[in-house]
Amino acid sequence: MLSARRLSLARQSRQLFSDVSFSLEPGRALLLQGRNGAGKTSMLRILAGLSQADDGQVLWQDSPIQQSENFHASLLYLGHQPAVNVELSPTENLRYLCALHDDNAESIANILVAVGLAGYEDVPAGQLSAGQQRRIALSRLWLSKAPLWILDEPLTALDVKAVAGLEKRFKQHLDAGGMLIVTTHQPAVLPEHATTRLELSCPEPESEASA
Ligand SMILES: Nc1ncnc2c1ncn2[C@@H]1O[C@H](COP(=O)(O)OP(=O)(O)OP(=O)(O)O)[C@@H](O)[C@H]1O
Repeated sequence: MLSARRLSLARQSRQLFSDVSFSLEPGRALLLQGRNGAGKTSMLRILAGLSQADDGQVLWQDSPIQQSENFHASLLYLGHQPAVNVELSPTENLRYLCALHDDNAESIANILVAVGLAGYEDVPAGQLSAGQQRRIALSRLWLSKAPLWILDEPLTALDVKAVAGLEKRFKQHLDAGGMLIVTTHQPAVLPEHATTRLELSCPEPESEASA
C-alpha cells in the first residue's frame, strides 16, 4: 500500500497543494486531475521519490519511501517525455529495457505486437512518429512486474487503438492486485469502480485567471 500523508508543496511563491493525504490499496487506481500547471507532475515526482515535498511524507508499506528497502524495485515510473533511445530500434530499446527488468515475462516480439509496433521492429526510433515512440516507452508496462505504476500523461500522442490497448493493460494490472497512479485528460481508460479521483485545484495566478 502507498500512503501520502499531509503533502504540501509551493512553487514560485504559489501554494500548489497543501495537506493532501490518501492511501492506495492493491487493485486500486488514483486519477490525479487538475488544469495545466496545477501541480500534477510535481505531485507524481514526489510520490515516486524523485523530489521532496515541503511538508508531509510518502509511505510504502508503512515505511517512508526514502527508507524503504523495496520501494524502488516495486515502482515503475513513466514521466511526461517518452524515455526512448532514438538511435535504437524498438527491438533494441526493449532489449535494453529487458536488461533493466530481469523479471520480463513476455518475449520482445510479442510485446512489440501487443503495443502495435509490428512491422517497425528494426526502424530507428528517431524515424518513428511521436505516438510510435510513446508506444516503445509504454512497452515497459508489459515488461515490468512492479506492483506500483506512476504514469504522467501516458496517453499523449496515442491513437484510439493504442489507447484501447492501454486500457486493457491497466485493467489486467489492477485485476492482478497492482496499483496505478496516473494523470490523464482521458479518464475513461480507468475502470470507474476501482478508481479514486484527486483534484488539484490551486487558484490560478491573476494574470492567467483574467486571460
Ligand atoms: N522545478 C521547478 N522549479 C520551479 N517551478 C516549478 C518546477 N517544476 C514545476 N514548477 C512550477 O510548478 C507549477 C506546477 O507544475 P507541474 O508541472 O507540476 O503542473 P502540471 O499540473 O503537471 O501541469 P501540466 O498539466 O501542464 O502538465 C507550474 O507553475 C510550474 O511552473
